[in-house]
Amino acid sequence: MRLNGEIYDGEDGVEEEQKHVVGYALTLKKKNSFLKPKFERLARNKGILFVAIDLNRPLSDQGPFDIILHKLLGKEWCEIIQDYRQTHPEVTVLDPPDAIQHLRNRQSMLQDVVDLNLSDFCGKVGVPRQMVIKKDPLSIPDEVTKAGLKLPLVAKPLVVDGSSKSHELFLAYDQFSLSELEPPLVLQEFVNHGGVLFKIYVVGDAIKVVRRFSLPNVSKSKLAKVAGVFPLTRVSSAAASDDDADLDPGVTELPPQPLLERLAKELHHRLGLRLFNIDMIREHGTRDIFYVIDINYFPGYGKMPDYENIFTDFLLSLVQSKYRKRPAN
Ligand SMILES: Nc1ncnc2c1ncn2[C@@H]1O[C@H](COP(=O)(O)OP(=O)(O)OP(=O)(O)O)[C@@H](O)[C@H]1O
Ligand SMILES: O=P(O)(O)O[C@H]1[C@H](O)[C@H](O)[C@H](OP(=O)(O)O)[C@@H](OP(=O)(O)O)[C@@H]1O
Ligand SMILES: [Mg+2]
Ligand SMILES: [Mg+2]
Repeated sequence: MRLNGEIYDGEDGVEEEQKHVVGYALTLKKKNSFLKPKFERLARNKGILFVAIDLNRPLSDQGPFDIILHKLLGKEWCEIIQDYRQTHPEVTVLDPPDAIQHLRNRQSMLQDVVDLNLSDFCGKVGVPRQMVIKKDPLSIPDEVTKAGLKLPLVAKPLVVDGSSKSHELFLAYDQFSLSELEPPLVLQEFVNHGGVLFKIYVVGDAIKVVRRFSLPNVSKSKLAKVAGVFPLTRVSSAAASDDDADLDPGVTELPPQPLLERLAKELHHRLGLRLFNIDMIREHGTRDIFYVIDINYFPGYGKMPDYENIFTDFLLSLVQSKYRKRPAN
């Protein structure tokens, strides 16, 4: 057992099954949604113990850990975990803080998708046209016209910091009303997609895609009639899938598997992250034109079907590959 940094021999001298220790630093909300009893039990049966990191004590005094899982805000935590990675290269830290930081900004998070070319994989994946408004809300109407963005627009807080405010989005039917909103913002073209969204969960090399309800199409006649900015309900964060709904199969058909696999693999490498999900929509009326609209670090895995097994296998694969790399004494 590696709990106290040493191998423990049972009473009869036979070495006990090795335990792998996963330290976690998560908000209480995240801990509750992720570390559910069924998952902890399954992991324990496979030799994985989850141990809460005490934020009031030096990290180096804790453990030893095989793996660290973390999703916390603040510069101080970033520095702690960055230092720890330098001084404890034997510990797998999921994931590097600078790579996570890349997803905390709605402009930089989509940059790697812009650079991809997946046209050989049964579809096209892009990002909606978007612009950043840094400061002056009064300049928005002019800037939108100059950039040639098409209405309606989704206004999203530029920074995603886990707060509920960073998930407060608005749909704008005209550019003038956008001046009511508080920058810094990303203004993103709304893409009609038939009200269904695909969430692609990535856990290392494993991927799982689910359908979620999303926002309905905005017709040209509605756009001509309506003005103003309207808060968006978080319709697609509900775990319920649309499997039972009577929807157009052209809308609900999952994106082609080769495309999903390639997209996940590319982003995994380009972002340098192993734990994230991708929100993707299909442009309404097309079969194979997709847009990535959001990427989340360490998302709500508790809502991913079979996450207990997928996550346990992933953690085991990490420790096993580490032991394989270690030179024999
Ligand atoms: N460009 C767009 N076109 C059409 N619908 C969009 C667009 N952007 C966002 N949406 C809708 O708004 C929802 C929320 O947007 P987004 O995923 O960017 O916000 P979020 O707060 O980061 O969500 P999450 O809870 O997934 O982190 C999406 O799930 C989708 O239903
Ligand atoms: O539907 P998903 O899994 O994408 O929704 C996530 C959301 O995108 C964020 O990742 C939330 O995490 P925080 O950023 O820590 O708020 C998740 O919250 P959780 O408490 O359920 O893990 C959402 O589920
Ligand atoms: Mg989203
Ligand atoms: Mg998000």
